[in-house]
This record gives sequence, structure tokens and C-alpha cells, in this order.
Amino acid sequence: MHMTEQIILASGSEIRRDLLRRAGLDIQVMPARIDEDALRGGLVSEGVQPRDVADALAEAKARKISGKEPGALVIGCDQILNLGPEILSKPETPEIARDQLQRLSGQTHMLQSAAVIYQGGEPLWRHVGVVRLRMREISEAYLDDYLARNWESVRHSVGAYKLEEEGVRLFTRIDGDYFTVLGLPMLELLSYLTMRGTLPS
Ligand SMILES: Nc1nc2c(ncn2[C@@H]2O[C@H](COP(=O)(O)OP(=O)(O)OP(=O)(O)O)[C@@H](O)[C@H]2O)c(=O)[nH]1
Repeated sequence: MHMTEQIILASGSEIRRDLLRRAGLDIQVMPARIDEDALRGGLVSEGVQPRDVADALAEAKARKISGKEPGALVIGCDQILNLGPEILSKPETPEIARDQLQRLSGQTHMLQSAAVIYQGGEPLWRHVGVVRLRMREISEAYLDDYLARNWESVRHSVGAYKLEEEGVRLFTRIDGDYFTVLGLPMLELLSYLTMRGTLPS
């Protein structure tokens, strides 16, 4: 793919990398190692809304890598899961994942997927995709089997599910964009890159 500018994905997320590469973008990956828990904790304690927390974290990652690679277009990302006003963090253990999935069972939760593009230490573009996901009532037996089968695969997913794998069986309804669930507002991002001429139109 002929691209006019170098694009760097400042994320350690495999699916984000794969989505962009499968779309034909020749991107580099440079995960931004920021203290997400500290930054998120501070923002949440100030009462910042979930979508703005995701935006701020995505911006912090993009800004950090842009400082190192000022000429490139740097994409920072962050995804927040909230159940009503409460932000749930990525489950660290299968037990925490089980508790979290039990809380989400039979409820509607939201994912806020933020992406921010920096160049030369300045923000160029930002978007927060929002999705509503209704989870069916999950039995304890199924939940145990689901985690036994999928923990290794879903441990890095914010909701302990991958929609493109068995996780789809947890849901009865999803209002929003498939890619935004996976972790990137792809359609908005690609539209921007095409509009600005980074990608051929
Ligand atoms: N494959 C897959 N990944 C998902 C899904 N839902 C959420 N995720 C992932 O959950 C992770 C959300 O955590 P983040 O903190 O935004 O990102 P990260 O993986 O820690 O990577 P960084 O961008 O380096 O912070 C991302 O990697 C998302 O891609 C899904 O349905 N499928």
C-alpha cells in the first residue's frame, strides 16, 4: 500500500495491529508504556466521564510515542468498559474475570474505544466510539467452562471476551460498530487517513 507518511500504532494490542495490517496499512508498532492505572485512577477520582477517560489515556499514549517519532502519524488507543457510571478494569485473574462476567450477565454495559492521532507532538484527530452490549443471563456452569476454554485468549481483553471468538455467545444485542468492540473505531480512523491523503482514495 502506497502511503505518504509513516504510521505508528502506539499499542500492544494484537487485534488493533491485525485490523490495520489486514486493511492493508503498512504500520509500525511501538507500544506506549504509560502508567494507565495511575492516570485512569486520577481521572476517575476527579469524576471524569468514562469516554473522556478513554480519550485522555489514548492521548497520553499517542503523545508519548510522538515525542520519540515527531515526523510520524502516531495512533494512541484506549478502551474503557463501564457498567452504568462504574468503570471496570481489565480482570487480572480468572476469578476476577468470573466475578466481572457475573456482574455483566443479564445487564447492558458500554465500551468506549478512543483513538487519538498525534504528529509532531500535536493532536491532529480524535474519536471515541461507543457501543452498548447486552449480555444474556449466563449460567454458572457455562461461565466456568467458558473461562476454562478461553482465559488464555481473553485475559488481555477489557471485558474478558473476544467478540470474534466464543465471546459472541455471551451477547443478545450489540448497538454499535463491530470494530469498536474489538478495540478500534476503524471506519472513522480510515476515513480520516483517506481524507487527509495519507491513504490513497
Ligand atoms: N480481540 C479482541 N480484543 C478485544 C475485544 N474487546 C476488547 N479487546 C481488547 O481489550 C484491550 C483493551 O485494553 P487497552 O488498555 O485499551 O489496550 P491494551 O491491550 O492494554 O494495549 P495498549 O493500547 O498498549 O494499552 C485492547 O487490546 C482491545 O483490543 C474483542 O472483542 N476482541
